[in-house]
Amino acid sequence: MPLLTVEKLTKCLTSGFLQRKQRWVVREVSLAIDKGETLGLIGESGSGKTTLARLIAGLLRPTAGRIVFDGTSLSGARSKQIRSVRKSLQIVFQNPETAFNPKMKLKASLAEPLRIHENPGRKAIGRDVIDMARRIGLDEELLDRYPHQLSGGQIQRAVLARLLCLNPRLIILDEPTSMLDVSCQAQILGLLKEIQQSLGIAYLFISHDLEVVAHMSDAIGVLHEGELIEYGAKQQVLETPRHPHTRYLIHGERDVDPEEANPVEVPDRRQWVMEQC
Ligand SMILES: Nc1ncnc2c1ncn2[C@@H]1O[C@H](COP(=O)(O)OP(=O)(O)OP(=O)(O)O)[C@@H](O)[C@H]1O
Repeated sequence: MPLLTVEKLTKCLTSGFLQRKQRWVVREVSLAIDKGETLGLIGESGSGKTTLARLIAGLLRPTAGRIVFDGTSLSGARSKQIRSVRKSLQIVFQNPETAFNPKMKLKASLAEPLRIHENPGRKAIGRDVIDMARRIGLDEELLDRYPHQLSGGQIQRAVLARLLCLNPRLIILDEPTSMLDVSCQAQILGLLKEIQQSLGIAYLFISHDLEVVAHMSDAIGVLHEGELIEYGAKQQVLETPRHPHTRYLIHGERDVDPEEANPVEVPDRRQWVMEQC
């Protein structure tokens, strides 16, 4: 069974007072992510990537659809069981500095989720935070600083350290390196790969940068106007894309044949997994 299964997830926004207008921001998206695997999600600005990420992370309520994580359906009432399962599903946004309280030193901020979820003693929290920070390349002396006293790369490492203290099984990474310079970006991507190899964490890696997604992912999904128009193994999507919009993202050519432009049937992911075997 996949670690995460998303079935026909939909978010419809309504606007206007006298004339109500409905707009699908995410429409019937279905996907699955296995343990320790990375699914890369690519799409142009406004295609619905962040909305989909927020729906899966439980920060937005879907209009329709189902999310099953680690065997538990996350739809419906916010029971104690759902809260505990959600702890294993974390999200990182593209503006890491907004993740921390500017008035709190880093050590206190890093310890906050542990204090809320695990409630161990003060000393144990301090040790866990320092160990995790070291493990991902943050010097202990940096933990006594405020967020504005750190570089973008150091802050993003701190964000990861804070999440990893909670032992997540899936991390949604929404453009995690888009605010960083090229060398810092390479370091963080390398770190993410190392973390995945040693801890077996799965990623939903969201970016508008095809090269980065290709580097990070095992499978790729393409979001276009809220719909998942392409979905499959990395090699298949990059080498033999089925949808003209994917070809446009890869080759930069608008070679859309009106016949072809009709939405394609997205293959069942499990089907290609079986084809690979
Ligand atoms: N709360 C909201 N109210 C109205 N429209 C919204 C809301 N949230 C998102 N949208 C719209 O939904 C669409 C998808 O937005 P979303 O942020 O998910 O796209 P994205 O692919 O992540 O874009 P980007 O790459 O620029 O971050 C956009 O057209 C956006 O304007």
